[in-house]
Amino acid sequence: MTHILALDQGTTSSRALLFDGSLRPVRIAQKEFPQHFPQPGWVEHDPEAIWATTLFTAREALDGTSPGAVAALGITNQRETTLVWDRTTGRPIHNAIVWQDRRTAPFCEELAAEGWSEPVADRTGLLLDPYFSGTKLAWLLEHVDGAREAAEAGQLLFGTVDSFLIWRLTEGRVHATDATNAARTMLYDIRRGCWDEEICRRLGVPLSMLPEVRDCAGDFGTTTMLGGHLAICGVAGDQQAATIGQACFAPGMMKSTYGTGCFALLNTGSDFVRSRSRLLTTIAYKLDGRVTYALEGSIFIAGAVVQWLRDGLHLIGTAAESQALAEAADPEQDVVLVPAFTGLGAPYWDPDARGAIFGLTRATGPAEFARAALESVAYQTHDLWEAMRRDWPGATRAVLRVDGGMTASDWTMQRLADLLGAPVDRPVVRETTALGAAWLAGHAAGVVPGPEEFARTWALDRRFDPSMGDVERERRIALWDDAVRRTLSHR
Ligand SMILES: Nc1ncnc2c1ncn2[C@@H]1O[C@H](COP(=O)(O)OP(=O)(O)O)[C@@H](O)[C@H]1O
Ligand SMILES: O=P(O)(O)OC[C@H](O)CO
Repeated sequence: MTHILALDQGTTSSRALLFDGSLRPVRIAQKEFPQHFPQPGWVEHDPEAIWATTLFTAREALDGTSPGAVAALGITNQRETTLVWDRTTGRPIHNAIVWQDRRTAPFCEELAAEGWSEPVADRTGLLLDPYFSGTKLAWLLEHVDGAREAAEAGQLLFGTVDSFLIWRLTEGRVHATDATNAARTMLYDIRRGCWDEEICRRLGVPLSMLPEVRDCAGDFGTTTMLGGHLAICGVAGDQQAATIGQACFAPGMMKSTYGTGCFALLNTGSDFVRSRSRLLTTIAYKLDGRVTYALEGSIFIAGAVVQWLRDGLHLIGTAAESQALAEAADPEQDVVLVPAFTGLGAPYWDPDARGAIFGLTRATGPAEFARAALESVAYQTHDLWEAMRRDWPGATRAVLRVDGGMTASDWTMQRLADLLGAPVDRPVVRETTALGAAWLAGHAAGVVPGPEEFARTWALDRRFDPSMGDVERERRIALWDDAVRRTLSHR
């Protein structure tokens, strides 16, 4: 009983990782699935593709391991993505509406005009933005034939991806979520720890369709679909799971994950910090009935800018080539890219902004584009870093722990340290999201060390120390600030 299976259901792929008793990854399986864009700004997933790839990768990762050797199952997932299914058949009534989907922007404006911004921020910690589940769920109830009546009759269930997977894995026995996923719905009061009846009423969401909210390490039922009886006992949204996987258990510790987007979370302990800088307040984790809060900065384009260099501009053949190209850039040229391809997230929250590039001359070529693309990720992180330090005096630990695919780029990590003026630490284990889910499941099952001991096992791969002078850093940040100002739609 020494292994732990973690399922990481992400935006573009499902992954499954098998960890040994010392929380070392021993086997990994990954499968991409299609993205659907039915209209500009809309993004959907086929729930059956989410389910099929999850099951496939779980079975692959377990291949050859006897069911008796797996002590626990943890689930971590793309957050906010919204599903509704029939409680009898288990069939979804529509495709999942993905977190990136902007279709409910007009509804959010309507809610803001009615004065909902303040109660939403005060109770849920979130901003009125289409990013979160609540307005997506309201859209489904409004637009799918017969959905409202069926929901009111108690026939339909809502869930984020974790709930849907738990429902399917337990064959309809458990309808539950964890506190971190609930915190992203815009329907959950993260101070009182309950669904907010008033917000649900305004959005037309019957309480009967909402999952039960449980601690991140606890009982989420048992599955027999992977061989034997496997206890599902760890659940967290992917960014919160990465916070745990990075062992950011102490207030003041911060991690930043660089995948398609970038999500930075700062542990603020038992403090619900109301951001004055348009960051989000969220639940980092709930363990043994106790909530730990976080401030979060969400950037929609990080590694995606490298994909754009590769697939949009065809300047590189692989993501890894971006570094050599950036290194060849002319140091005399100040080319700045603001990658507002789908608007700007924190701290600007401007859904109408679109990408822009500044400082082009006749001498500008692919190398300067590549450098500007990689640098844009560091500049955006700098915005979040400054906002966090403004918002919460406890943000004094001047080290950032990083993970995600883009952290493979040493050049980008060095530039990040330079622009933050602070060290950036990259761990040996970069599968921190799955590791966090595995730790939660192992914690509930009592087979892994407690938080302090687990934190001591965090191992540094490389520290990037800042090497840029203050004058040069400030000069560059002023260029970025000016570029953002000129890119925003409401100048
Ligand atoms: N060597 C590299 N340099 C820069 N970016 C990279 C490199 N390797 C991967 N990436 C970027 O990292 C992202 C993939 O990271 P990953 O953590 O797997 O993301 P996700 O979970 O969002 O799919 C891609 O957007 C890719 O462009
Ligand atoms: O699936 P990822 O890694 O792109 O993460 C998505 C986030 O959870 C969205 O909030």
